[in-house]
Amino acid sequence: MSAPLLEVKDLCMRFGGLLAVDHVAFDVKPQEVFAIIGPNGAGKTTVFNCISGFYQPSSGQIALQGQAIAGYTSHQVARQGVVRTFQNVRLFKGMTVLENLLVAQHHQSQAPLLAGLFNTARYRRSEAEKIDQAMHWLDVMGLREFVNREAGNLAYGHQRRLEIARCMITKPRLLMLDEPAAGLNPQEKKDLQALIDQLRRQYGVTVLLIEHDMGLVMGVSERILVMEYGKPIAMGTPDAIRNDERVIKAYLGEA
Ligand SMILES: Nc1ncnc2c1ncn2[C@@H]1O[C@H](COP(=O)(O)OP(=O)(O)OP(=O)(O)O)[C@@H](O)[C@H]1O
Repeated sequence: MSAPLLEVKDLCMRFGGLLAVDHVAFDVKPQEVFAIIGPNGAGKTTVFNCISGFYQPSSGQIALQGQAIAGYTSHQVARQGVVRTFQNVRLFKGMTVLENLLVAQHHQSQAPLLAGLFNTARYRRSEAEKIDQAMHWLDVMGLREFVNREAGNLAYGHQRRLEIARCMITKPRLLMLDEPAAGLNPQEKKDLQALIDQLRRQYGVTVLLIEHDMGLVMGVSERILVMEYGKPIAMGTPDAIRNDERVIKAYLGEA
């Protein structure tokens, strides 16, 4: 069995009197698609915010390939190859689609600053490579025809795909998707499922997913963690989760 890419142990996050994340533990294996589900307010996004450095956890451990990252800032976490999307799409809406993908590669620049100032051959090569990468990801996402469109003018489903492209162009180890199917129509949801599969198989990325759309979760995930009121209540394969009594009760309520 391969060592986990991500390990979360005993994670707690307290907001005043509310224990929003209450001793959550799970691990994600390389190239796995792992989903966190649960009713509204269960603490799923708070777990995401702790892993991605937006919150400093109250206690617990988070490790990426054995390296402790709990307490890192969001920039430090991103530099470790952990990238995420948000429930509400966050793009540079006044920039073009291409510019959004160029900005995302900013930190990967191989050429030093002065090379840019003097427009050296090395700098031009590096810029050309970034454009090639951007075009590659626009092809994967089916967005090439919108390359010069302002990101804010794209259809909502296309904005969501551009956000995923912006993550993938940084060659992440862990891609975290927060409700990627929200606001998508049935065909777009099907396409999203195929895309997540493709990203894992073809690009070897590991995916951590929060999602309310059960069709997508059950279709794409290898394992699922269920949370309720901050606590983990079940973990297992889609089939096991579908038939778990605590999970059914959490979703349907007591009869
Ligand atoms: N910054 C914060 N300050 C205070 N309380 C917070 C904060 N962030 C989240 N909470 C609370 O923590 C609990 C868990 O919220 P969280 O957003 O993690 O749930 P969720 O499972 O992602 O819900 P949803 O599916 O609706 O997005 C909620 O009661 C929420 O109000």
